[in-house]
Amino acid sequence: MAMISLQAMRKAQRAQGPATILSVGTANPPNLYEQTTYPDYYFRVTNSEDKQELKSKFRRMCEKTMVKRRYLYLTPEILKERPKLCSYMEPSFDDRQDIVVEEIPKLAAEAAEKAIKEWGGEKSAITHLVFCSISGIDMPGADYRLAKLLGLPLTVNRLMLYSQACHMGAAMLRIAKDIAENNRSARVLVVACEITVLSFRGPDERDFQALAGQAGFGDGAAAVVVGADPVPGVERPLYHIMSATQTTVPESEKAVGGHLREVGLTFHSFNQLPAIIADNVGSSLAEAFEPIGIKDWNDIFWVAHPGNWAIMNAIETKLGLEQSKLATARHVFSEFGNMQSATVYFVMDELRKRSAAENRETTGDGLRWGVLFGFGPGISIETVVLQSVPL
Ligand SMILES: CC(C)(COP(=O)(O)OP(=O)(O)OC[C@H]1O[C@@H](n2cnc3c(N)ncnc32)[C@H](O)[C@@H]1OP(=O)(O)O)[C@@H](O)C(=O)NCCC(=O)NCCSC(=O)CC(=O)O
Repeated sequence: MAMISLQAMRKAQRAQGPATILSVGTANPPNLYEQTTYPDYYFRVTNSEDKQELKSKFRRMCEKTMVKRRYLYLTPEILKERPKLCSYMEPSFDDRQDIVVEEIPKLAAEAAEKAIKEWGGEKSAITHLVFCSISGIDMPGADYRLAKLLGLPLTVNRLMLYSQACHMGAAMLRIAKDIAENNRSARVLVVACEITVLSFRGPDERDFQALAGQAGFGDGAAAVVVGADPVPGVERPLYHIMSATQTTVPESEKAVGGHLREVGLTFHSFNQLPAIIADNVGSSLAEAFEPIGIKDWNDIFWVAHPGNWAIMNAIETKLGLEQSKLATARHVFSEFGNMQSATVYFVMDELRKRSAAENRETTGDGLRWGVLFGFGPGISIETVVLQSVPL
């Protein structure tokens, strides 16, 4: 009997071309909160009207974020039913968990349905599901619930990533690239969903970090479909994923992070966070673009996770970027706030829509090569090199 060689078998199992992003979908909860009126709302619903001085400080912080509006799952009605969420530090984990276990898969499904629709394939052709959320730890997990809500085949290969943060949008592209390129015909549904129900809490004058979180984070979900060797005329590529790497900045684990406790999720970040990130992105860029021969970071398009305004200012200054480079990231941040892992896909969605609306030659603002950056606890820096496609 003729035996197929190991090499031929491996070749047959693998894709030929690079992993490619084939669609993007986004979703937000229906409740829109304007940043100008948010301090009044926040101090009212948390029964903190007696803290007028702190409210004035929170107003200044809200202005400083440069966020204009955010979508948030929580409403006064929900908070009335679950008053522990409005306290500063009451044990409230069960109340929070009741919400996120149900709601994370639902919002994720909304974004995923949009991504699947744009992709145009059958749900039965989705071979892998990679899903990340800070919230919703449960067994079976949010990935199982999402697969059920979407009606994905029971053979779908699921991977659930809980309790990570902002860098995961980029990190999941790294994971999806490995899956798509190593499994011929794989179609990977990648989903990020973040709602701030674990970290919402009332104000306390001694806790600036908690207050800063209330000012800057927003709720949103996003999904992309990734696959190699797109079917010509049927699947329409948006970006090719040419490389993807993670690096961890040494001795920086305290710079940004969180702790999941009985009181929900607490967040902290150093004031030096912008400088630490800005000091470290240059070497990641140099390494990633060395094989391509690009050294000027204004020659590429940018899809950056907009952690906060100061982080973007610091990166822009350090690398001498033209203001247009982070304009899309700033736009998304100002319209939605920091939606953690989902944010970078919103930036990608905005960039490809803008490129089309402005009649650019490519999905990358007219440029061929670009970077997608994720930053998160670690400090973890995810550097994804994208190649745009002609429009
Ligand atoms: C709230 C902020 C706008 C504050 O910005 P700045 O610190 O640049 O502004 P600023 O220096 O003018 O300060 C505004 C007010 O806050 C006070 N203030 C600033 N830092 C403080 C600190 N460490 N402790 C106590 N008070 C502080 C100032 O005194 C001032 O008060 P006064 O007005 O009384 O003088 C910002 O921190 C922000 O956008 N936070 C959003 C949440 C966040 O940090 N996200 C990080 C995401 S990291 C990420 O994306 C990765 C990840 O999450 O993994």
